[in-house]
Order: sequence, then C-alpha cells, then structure tokens
Amino acid sequence: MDLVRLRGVGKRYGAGPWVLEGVDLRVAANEVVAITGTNGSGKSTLLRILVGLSRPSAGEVLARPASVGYVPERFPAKERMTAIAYLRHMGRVRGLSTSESDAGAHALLDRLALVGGATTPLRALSKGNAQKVALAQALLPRPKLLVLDEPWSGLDVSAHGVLAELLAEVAGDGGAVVFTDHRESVVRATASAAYRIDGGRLGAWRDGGQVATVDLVAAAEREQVDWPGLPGVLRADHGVGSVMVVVEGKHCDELLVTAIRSGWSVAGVRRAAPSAGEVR
Ligand SMILES: Nc1ncnc2c1ncn2[C@@H]1O[C@H](COP(=O)(O)OP(=O)(O)OP(=O)(O)O)[C@@H](O)[C@H]1O
Repeated sequence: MDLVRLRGVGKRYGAGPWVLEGVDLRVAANEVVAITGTNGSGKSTLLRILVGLSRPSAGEVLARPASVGYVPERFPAKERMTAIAYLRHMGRVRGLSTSESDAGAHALLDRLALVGGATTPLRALSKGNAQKVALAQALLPRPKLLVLDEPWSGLDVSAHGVLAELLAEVAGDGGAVVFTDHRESVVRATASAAYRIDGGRLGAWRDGGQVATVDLVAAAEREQVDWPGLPGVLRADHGVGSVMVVVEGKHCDELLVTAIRSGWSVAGVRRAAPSAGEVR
C-alpha cells in the first residue's frame, strides 16, 4: 500500500523558473527512500511538499499519512525555551500527555546522547545537538511518515548508528522514511530505494542496492534468532558473539528491527548489487 503518492508535481517560486517538474513518487510502507541531487536541485523543496509545508504549483499529492515527522535542513533553534520544554510542547501539540512527552523525549535524547543536557536553551545548543533535538521532535510520537533533510549533517559519529536504527524502526513498524543526502555511502547503507533530482525531474538513482550485509554484535542479554528463517535472508555467518547476515535490500529494515528488539546491536550495514551466489 502506498503511504505517499505524488502525481505530476511541479513547483516554482512566484514567477521564477520551475524547480520541480512532473514528479511522480510512490512510497510504500517499510520503505526507506533516499533523494539525492546537487545543491539547489530541489531536494528540500520536494520534502516540504511531501510533508505539506509547501503546496505544489502543478500536480497533486494523492496520499500522505496523517502523522508526519519532519526534520528540516535548518532547525529553528533561536528560542530561549529549553530542549526538554520544547519537546514537551511538541509532544503535547501532537496529543501526548505531559508525562508521555517527557518520557519519550528523555528516552530519545538519551539514545542520541544529547550532550549538555535537556535543560539547555535551544539557542545555546551546538549544531549537532540542535540536530538531535530536531530528530527527537520528529519522532514524538513516532510518525507514520518520517521526512528528514540531510539528517546526518552535524551529527557526531556515535549518533550516526542511532539515526540509522531510528529510521529502520520507523520503516520496520509499517511506516516510511524519506531523506536527502549527497553521499553515495549513506544512500547505499541506509536506503531501500533511491532517486535523483536532475533538471527538476525525479529519476532513478543509478543503483538500487539490492542486497545488504548486516553485521550484528550480541549484547549480554540477547535472544536466539533463527536468522536464515527470517524473510529475505540469503546467508548468516556466525562468529564469536557476532553474526553477519546477507539479506535482500527490501527486507533489510525488518531484519534490523528484529535484531534490535532481540538484543543485538547493529555494527554496520553495507549495500551492494547481489553477486551471482547470493541470488536465489
Ligand atoms: N522560498 C523560496 N523562494 C524562492 N526560491 C526558492 C525558495 N526555496 C528554494 N528556492 C530555490 O529553489 C531551488 C531549489 O532549492 P532547494 O532548497 O529545494 O534545493 P536543495 O536541493 O535542497 O539544495 P541544497 O542541497 O543546497 O540544500 C533553488 O534555486 C532555490 O534558490
């Protein structure tokens, strides 16, 4: 089922040139979609249309879930409000109680390791910490569609893996994720489908990345998992306290969610075209 559907979408600002033209896009549940393109190609414009902050000048948005989380390229962090007060406010606006909001916010900020604490005023946060708060607000409560504009930019390396896990959790829970990034490595490691905007048109990225290799490390209290029995798993090689699983790209997010829920940590995800031996 399509969670998102755009048909023939075009966008121009005032009487300026067309930034986007004839964009058709469908995003199904469980998908993680990357949008690539050069600076100024229209990636942020497309994301703003996806979340409903900008109206297309042509074409239609035929489907969009009611619950959408959005991490903009620049987080409006000029407020005197503290990070936790802001997150509480955002959670309340979206229907959570104060205690649910606070619990969710603290859990997300802990996972993302917000340095400097939740009581720092937004305007005093560093770029990376502001990005963590921006991520937390988009996930409070967990949305059906999560849209992120260059979410890795400014994040420290330790938060990179957490971000990948959070995206996998949204997609694995029947939601969908759309993000922009310039880097091929990020697209390969994270996306189940990828597109490129060129000359205002949305086209296929040159490589869909059909197979993923997932390196997992066992925590002390993990459950046994029948890796080869999971959907799309092509191979599972066991090490001491670790396992390397090769999985079809479209089932990668499900595998990551199962692994995390069963007490395994994701040490790495690599995507590549399948070799002959891995195709079945
Ligand atoms: N509010 C606006 N008013 C007028 N022009 C705009 C507006 N927002 C974007 N543009 C123009 O639309 C084009 C696409 O901008 P957009 O920010 O969508 O690109 P982008 O691919 O996200 O770029 P970057 O990678 O640099 O973030 C650019 O030429 C930009 O100047």
